[in-house]
Amino acid sequence: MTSRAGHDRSISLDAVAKSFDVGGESLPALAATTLDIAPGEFVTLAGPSGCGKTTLLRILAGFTEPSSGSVTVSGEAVQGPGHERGVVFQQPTLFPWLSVRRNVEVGPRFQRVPAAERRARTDHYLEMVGLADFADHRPYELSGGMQQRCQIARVLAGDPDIVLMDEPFGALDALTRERLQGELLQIWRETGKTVLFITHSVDEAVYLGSRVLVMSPRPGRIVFDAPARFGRDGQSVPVEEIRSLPEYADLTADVRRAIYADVA
Ligand SMILES: Nc1ncnc2c1ncn2[C@@H]1O[C@H](COP(=O)(O)OP(=O)(O)OP(=O)(O)O)[C@@H](O)[C@H]1O
Repeated sequence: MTSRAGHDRSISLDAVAKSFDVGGESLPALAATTLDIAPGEFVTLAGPSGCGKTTLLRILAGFTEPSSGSVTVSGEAVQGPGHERGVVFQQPTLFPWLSVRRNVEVGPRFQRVPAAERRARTDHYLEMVGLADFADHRPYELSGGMQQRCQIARVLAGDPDIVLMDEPFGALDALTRERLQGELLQIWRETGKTVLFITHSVDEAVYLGSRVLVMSPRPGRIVFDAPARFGRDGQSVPVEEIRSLPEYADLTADVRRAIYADVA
């Protein structure tokens, strides 16, 4: 499946800062942050709890307005949410009155994708997340992990140019998580989507990202930014051997140091 051709998939933050008013006090959640993400990058973002990762993602998604600075996505200033940006939240967000299939079909229906293609696309993603047998169930009949997989299928079926994912695999069992990591990487390779992926797992950040960012708290800021291109760029490293590469271990150690520097 290909993403809509000709769309600019870049993300640009220029001195973007965010403070929240809490009890009459202005608390800085995100310090002035400047960041450029090129079209087709798979950026993973790690950092301790409360360092501002979700705030950054919500600003890009158009759900939170920055206190200052400017945000450009797909070449346009962000004014609010947009269909070219698909957002996977930490908690599953599904329409409770729709079946699993109808939930996944929401994007293609909105885009007026012809029925046959819509069905094929929906079947593909239901299969991918292991919910083909639950297509006619309602969300309340699913476990939390299954609801999360349904949310992931729904966002990917909308074929957004930019995918913003907030700890999407955090609630999944290890096997499902590994399988979906592989599927996501494959979709990314095939479509050239731009991905921003928040995770608490250092291994997941290094394994998935073509670029790894680490944030530190009080106030939230990016303290580490490095490329991670194992088995990519024409290197013929089998997937199962990527984690054994010395460079993989080195980057993992660097990311861990960046995260724990502040905690220590
Ligand atoms: N709506 C809000 N009102 C007040 N404070 C907020 C709000 N949203 C976030 N914050 C504060 O901003 C800071 C950053 O929160 P954020 O959710 O972005 O962190 P995070 O890195 O995503 O954390 P986690 O990994 O636990 O999800 C925290 O101190 C949080 O309490």
